[in-house]
This record gives sequence, C-alpha cells and structure tokens, in this order.
Amino acid sequence: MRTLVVDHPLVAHKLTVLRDETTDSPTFRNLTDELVTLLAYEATRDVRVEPSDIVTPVAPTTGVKLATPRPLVVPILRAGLGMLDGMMRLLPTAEVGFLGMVRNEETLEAATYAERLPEDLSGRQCYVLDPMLATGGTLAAAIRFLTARGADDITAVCLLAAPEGCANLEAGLAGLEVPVTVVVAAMDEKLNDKGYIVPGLGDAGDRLYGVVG
Ligand SMILES: O=P(O)(O)OC[C@H]1O[C@H](OP(=O)(O)OP(=O)(O)O)[C@H](O)[C@@H]1O
Ligand SMILES: O=c1cc[nH]c(=O)[nH]1
Ligand SMILES: [Mg+2]
Repeated sequence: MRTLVVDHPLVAHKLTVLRDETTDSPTFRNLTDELVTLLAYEATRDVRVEPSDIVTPVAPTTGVKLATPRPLVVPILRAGLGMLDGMMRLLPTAEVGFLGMVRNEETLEAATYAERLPEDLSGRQCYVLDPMLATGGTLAAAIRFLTARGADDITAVCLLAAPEGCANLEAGLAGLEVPVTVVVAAMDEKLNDKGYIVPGLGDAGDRLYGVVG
C-alpha cells in the first residue's frame, strides 16, 4: 500500500478551516468539495490513458485520452457523497458506483447496508471516496469488496487518516495482489478511545449533512 500525504499550503489552509468546530455545514460542504478537487489532481496522476490522434487547426498530432474502460468513482455513503462533485470535476466521464457503509460506534466494525456497483469490475481503476480513515475497517471492507468484483487498481481519496488506521488497513489488505494507494490531505496524530481521529474534525457525516439520531 502506498500512502501519499498531499503537502500544499492551500490544502493545509482549507483543512484548518474545515476542522474548526465553528465552521457551519454549508462552509464545510464547500471546503470539502474544494479540497477533494485539489487531492484529485494528485490521486489521478496514474489514471490510465491511451493514444488519441487529433487534428489541431494547424497540424495533425497524437495526444492522449482517458482509456476505456473508464475509471469508476465510488463514494462511501454517507460522508463520501460530499466528495463526489469535487472528484467528478476532474473526471467528468468517469462512472459512479455507490457503497453504503456504517461503522458501529460501539464495536467500531464496519457494515455494508447498500451497494450499487457494476457486477464485473475486471480491469477497472477505482477511486474510493471517504473523508475519514480512522480504524481503517470501512476502507478495508470497501477495497475487498471492489477487488472481489475484479477491480485491479484502487486509489482511496481521504481528507484525514490516523496512523493506526493506515497500519490496520495495510494489515487488512495483506495478500491482496491489487495495487492500493491512499491519498490524504493530512496524517493526524492518533485515534482516541472512541475511535475518532485526533485532532480530526469530528464526525464528517454529521458535519456535512447534520446529526442523524
Ligand atoms: O475507519 P473507520 O473506523 O471504519 O471509520 C471511518 C468511517 O466512519 C465514518 O462513517 P460513518 O460510519 O460515521 O457513516 P456516515 O458516513 O454515514 O456518517 C467515515 O465516513 C468512514 O466511512
Ligand atoms: O474521526 C472520525 C472517525 C470516524 N468517522 C468520522 O466521521 N470521524
Ligand atoms: Mg458518521
């Protein structure tokens, strides 16, 4: 597993405002959107392209276009949905599949409650969107799900990660042949005893969409 922490002053600035507990939901959604577009630039560095012959107003030339099959973008509901528009801004022709997952806040185990993905993901590059890599349980389950369907290259785009979660994720993916990259805006200090990222930003889903009882 490769982990890329995006080191950029604009990312750091936006992340600081995002973390602030006084930042309201509309601002939080806008900042998430902007941050993901910045992360997407790094996350798509290895997106597959193929040669394409075109004619400019001056001369014929060969450039590149996104290869087929197109990449699949997979937001993990609920909080990952807040990252979808920011990602699609850079990959407007990507397909989108959905995974609904929730972490049991007592056991910290991830459960899948919804799935809408192509049956066959053979040869597909997948971009998984989830703002928080905390214990890593959610992301590990999502990646296993996609690779079991045939996905052969996975990049996870996250806002924050905890070192413990990255280690758990790596251990959870042991033996997997498929390359996995995690692109993240910041590697935080640790998890607290409730499995929250410290200093973190709180519950990303609640801050994006409000508290569900
Ligand atoms: O790394 P983990 O310990 O598995 O935790 C991370 C997960 O927790 C949050 O989702 P949550 O379960 O709160 O669902 P939500 O997006 O609907 O709020 C977050 O969006 C991740 O999916
Ligand atoms: O800090 C955390 C951990 C899990 N999920 C969140 O939304 N935030
Ligand atoms: Mg949540």
